[in-house]
Amino acid sequence: EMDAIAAAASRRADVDTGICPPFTLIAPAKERAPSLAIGAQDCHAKDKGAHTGCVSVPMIREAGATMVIVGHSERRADQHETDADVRAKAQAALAEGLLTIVCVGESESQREAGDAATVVTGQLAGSLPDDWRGGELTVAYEPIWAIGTGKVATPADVASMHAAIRAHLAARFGPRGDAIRILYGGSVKADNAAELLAVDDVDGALVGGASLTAAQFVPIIEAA
Ligand SMILES: O=C(CO)COP(=O)(O)O
Repeated sequence: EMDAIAAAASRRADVDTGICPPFTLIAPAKERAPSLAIGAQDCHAKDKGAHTGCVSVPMIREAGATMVIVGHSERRADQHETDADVRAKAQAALAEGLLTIVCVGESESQREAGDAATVVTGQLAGSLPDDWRGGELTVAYEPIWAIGTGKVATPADVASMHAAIRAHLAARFGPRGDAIRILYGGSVKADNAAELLAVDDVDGALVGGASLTAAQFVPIIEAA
């Protein structure tokens, strides 16, 4: 699968393609596909110290990662990570020069209550560092109800949320905020990728289930 994904990525050199496997597969993935960007699904905020079982940014870099995902909704839920935790991880990763993808997204009940944009901008306010140098900051909007469910946000919902995220980034960071890439994630598949990626301010996709096989992932690369 990695070979076919790497081949598709090199055919589309104009598209930035990366894979974020579990920690134990970072080094083997980099060895197998040296031309592909490899990332981690999480990192610890501290470079060193007594944190048994945790994996630091220098450790994932040493394994071959040039990117990391922080604040995924599953970590916010399962590991009770707060916005402040996510911000500390993002700061650590950016300081080490990693492309750092900070995830935000509302739950189904928050969307039904009409609070989606407030929740997401609140997460951005708390999870993004106020300043950074080194790595590239990227935001991923992942509505929780769309992750792994096959329920995909409509292009109109994605457009309005990405516009709200862009407005927050531009107001907070100025021209630097305009340049931050905003990814959409949540049931992105070969058959909906082109439509979602065509939405204003959708600068890429964070793909879960459909990244597991080349048959599903390569068409997404090609649709980008
Ligand atoms: O959480 C996701 C990526 O991080 C999205 O997962 P799915 O693409 O399987 O919905």
